[in-house]
Amino acid sequence: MDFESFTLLAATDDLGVEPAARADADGLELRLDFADEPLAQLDAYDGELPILVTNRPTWEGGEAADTAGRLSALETALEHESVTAVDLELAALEGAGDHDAGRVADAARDRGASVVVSTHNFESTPDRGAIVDRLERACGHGDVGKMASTAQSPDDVLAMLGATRELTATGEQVATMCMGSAGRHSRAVAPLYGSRIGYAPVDPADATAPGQYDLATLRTLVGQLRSDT
Ligand SMILES: O=C1C[C@@](O)(C(=O)O)C[C@@H](O)[C@@H]1O
Repeated sequence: MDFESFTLLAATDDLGVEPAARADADGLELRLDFADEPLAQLDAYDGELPILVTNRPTWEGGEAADTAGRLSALETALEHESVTAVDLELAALEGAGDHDAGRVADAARDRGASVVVSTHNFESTPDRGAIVDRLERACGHGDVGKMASTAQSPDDVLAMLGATRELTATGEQVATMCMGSAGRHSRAVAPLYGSRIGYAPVDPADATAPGQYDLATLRTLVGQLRSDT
C-alpha cells in the first residue's frame, strides 16, 4: 500500500473478515491490540487484501501494554508478505514510551512497507495551526501523517479539513478524520480535501473508533461525493 490515492481499509481484529471486505476495501487494518492471536492469524492468512498492522498502546487509546513485545510483534508481522504497511505513533517515534519505535520504521522500510505515523486526540480537536504542526511532524517520520481527533463542533471539522487541504497542497501525504458524532461526516468528506486513508469496520458493531461508518456505507459515501466533484 503506497497511499498515493485514497485507500479504504477494513479495520478489524479478525482477518477472517477479509472475504466480506473485498468488495469495498482496498486493504485491511489489523488491530493487533484488539485481536486474539494476531500473529497466528497472519501465519494462516491466505486472503487477497494487503494489510496495515497497528498495535496501539494504552497511552494512545489502544489496548497494548507499552512493552518491548508491543513493537516486536509489529516487526514480526512485517515479515509477512501480505503486510505492506505499519502504523506507528508519533509520540513513540518522538521518544514516548520505553522502546525504540524507530527500529520498527527501519524494518518496514527495509521490506518496502509504508510507515503511517499516527496521532490521536480522544477529547478534542486542536486549532488548524496546531493540527498542521503535528501532522508535519508526523509526515517527517514516515510516508503518511495521520491524525484522528474528536470533534465537538462543525468548527472542529473545518479546522481538520483546512489543515488537510493545506498540507495536501504542499505535497504532504496525510490521513485525517474527526471522531465522534459531530465529526462523523469528516470520514466521507476529508478524502475530497486530500485525506489518503479511511477506516471502517465490515460490521458496524465492530467499530475500532467512535463515529466510524461501516465499510460499505463509507465506500458509497466517498464514491458518491467524489463523483460529484
Ligand atoms: O488510527 C486509526 C483511526 C481510527 O481511530 C479511526 O478513527 O477510524 C481507527 C483506528 O483503528 C486506526 O488505527
